[in-house]
Amino acid sequence: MTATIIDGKAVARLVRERTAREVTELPDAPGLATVLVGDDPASAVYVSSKRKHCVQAGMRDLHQHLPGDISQRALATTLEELNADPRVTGILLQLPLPEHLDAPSLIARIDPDKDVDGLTTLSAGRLAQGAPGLRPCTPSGVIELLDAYQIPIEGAHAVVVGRSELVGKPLTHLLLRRNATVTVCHSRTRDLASVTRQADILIAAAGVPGLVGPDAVKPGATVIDVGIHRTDDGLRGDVDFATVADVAGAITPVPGGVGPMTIAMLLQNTVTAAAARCAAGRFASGVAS
Ligand SMILES: Nc1nc(=O)c2c([nH]1)NC[C@@H]1CN(c3ccc(C(=O)N[C@@H](CCC(=O)O)C(=O)O)cc3)C=[N+]21
Repeated sequence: MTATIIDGKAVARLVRERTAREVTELPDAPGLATVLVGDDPASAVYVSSKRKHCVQAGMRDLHQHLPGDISQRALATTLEELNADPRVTGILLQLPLPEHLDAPSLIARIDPDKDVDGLTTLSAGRLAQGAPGLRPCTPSGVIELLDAYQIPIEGAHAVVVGRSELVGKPLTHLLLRRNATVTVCHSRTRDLASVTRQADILIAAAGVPGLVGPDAVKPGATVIDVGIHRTDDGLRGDVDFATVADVAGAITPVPGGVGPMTIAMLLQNTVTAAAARCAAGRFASGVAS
């Protein structure tokens, strides 16, 4: 293996330490409201990890665990209450939701200034137009990783495989802002490998286990694996790590790559949201208008 292993756990730790320092500079502790609906085991694990790191960073854990059969209306009401609660600076509605609920219309209820997942339409529009706002956590974690390893983005050809609202699209905008030349591939792309082989920075975010093999990678390229799949052999990504690591110049592992960054950036967003509230004169104590 020749590639540098990009250590997401280590970079995430640095981001969390930075975030914890920023918390101490605020007049009041930010509060993160994680909203978990039902008892999906994977979601429960992710949410408990978010809550643990939230407390470790000196923020308030304002978790809400709601029954899996909650109505659309009741969940919407809960979100409105969190919007109105001055202690809550960030709201994270854990996805996926149970099937009877309509996720997009619920996400639309979240106050964009508390949208620490960066998933509301306003946050997406702000990102697309380069206006200040909260950015989705996984894409900003990818940028943070590239920066931590001093991988040049400006002028590089970045190929994003996947066009999801959660990762592919926002990451495309973040890379464009940093002056990359960006190509977006998806399930209808013809001869995917011929496109991905042009990438200086290859981002695999298609949700297909092992999609990217060694033939799809230019020697020396940086490969970022956003995929996460639970298999009988443990966690796997969209990249066939064992073979691609012989071709790539740098590569993220799964686990220990992008995953830990997602949580670190959530905490960072919660501080960013709190600082913006503070600058707007709306302190968590609710005394200022
Ligand atoms: N509203 C919402 N926002 C999210 O950001 C969100 C979500 N819903 N639903 C689920 C996905 C998934 N996600 C991950 C977070 C951390 C790891 C992570 O820490 N992964 C570890 C391994 C942890 C494990 O063992 O599963 C790693 O890759 O090293 C992975 C995936 C956030 N998501």
